[in-house]
Amino acid sequence: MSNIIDGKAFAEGLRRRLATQIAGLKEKHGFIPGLAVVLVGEDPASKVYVRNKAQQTVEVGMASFEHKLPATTAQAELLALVKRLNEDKSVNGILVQLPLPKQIDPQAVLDAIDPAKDVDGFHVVNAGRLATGGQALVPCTPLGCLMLLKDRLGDLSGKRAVVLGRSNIVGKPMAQLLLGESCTVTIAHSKTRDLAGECRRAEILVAAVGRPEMVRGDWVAPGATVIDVGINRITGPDGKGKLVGDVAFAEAAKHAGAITPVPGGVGPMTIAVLLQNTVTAACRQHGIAI
Ligand SMILES: Nc1nc(=O)c2c([nH]1)NC[C@@H]1CN(c3ccc(C(=O)N[C@@H](CCC(=O)O)C(=O)O)cc3)C=[N+]21
Ligand SMILES: [Mg+2]
Repeated sequence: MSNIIDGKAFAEGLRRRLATQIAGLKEKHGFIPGLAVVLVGEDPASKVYVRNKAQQTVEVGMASFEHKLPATTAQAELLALVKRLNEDKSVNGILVQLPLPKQIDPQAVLDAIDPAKDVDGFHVVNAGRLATGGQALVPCTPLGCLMLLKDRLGDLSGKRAVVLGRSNIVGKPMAQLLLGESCTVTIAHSKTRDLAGECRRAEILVAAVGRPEMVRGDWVAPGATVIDVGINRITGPDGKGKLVGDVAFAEAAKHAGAITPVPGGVGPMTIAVLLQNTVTAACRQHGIAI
């Protein structure tokens, strides 16, 4: 087995399984899950992600509802749209693309989404359920990372895991998931003393700091499993734009037992898990056990 973890291939497999499940829902229960994605403004990167999400949603057989609002949209208008989507029975999942324009308080918007439709898992109710072992919708990126880890390593019980980054979107839920698998979890961040030393102790290292290639080869213990959540657009030595992670891949790959590339690692998993969360949300809303 190569030491490169192919997230793109894993995501494709997951989408195939979802497509089968969705066909079954349609046949047996007479509905297809629906995902609404809301994009406010013109951020070029966000537009690409939203287009990919909509395309993959349709490919697995679900309904996609895209809402594009101008960058000048008032918070009250966005909240009114969220309310309509909360009440719409054909919408099982709602995602409001982040970041939002400055006039809008993101937390106010996330808190307005019905927790049962919060397929990003960003609502405080879902964060609380994840932290207390309840039936949460779990944030897509960390859940995708966990799937890759379990696929590669099997049982994670007792392993020393270091999560680099403490965001509500990745770092904190990732730590909760690893704790749920009985790992010994350290959350390291910009104020951590001897960051390299902490990382070197990790059997599982998840990097989610948003700093291009910050994790160097000698931060990685021999044989460690490295999950790179970073997606940083930088200008390469040739003057062209390229995508790099939070890990210096070529260096780290020499030490790691297994490592995710960027692109083709965690990114594709994020979208596949979003689709899975939408199926999960739809089944719960219809009282169907999955
Ligand atoms: N409410 C909300 N939920 C999100 O989940 C969310 C968001 N807002 N805002 C933006 C970020 C970013 N994000 C990505 C999803 C897929 C790839 C992805 O598929 N990346 C590919 C290629 C990307 C490329 O080539 O540009 C890869 O890594 O291989 C990347 C980034 C979801 N986000
Ligand atoms: Mg972080």
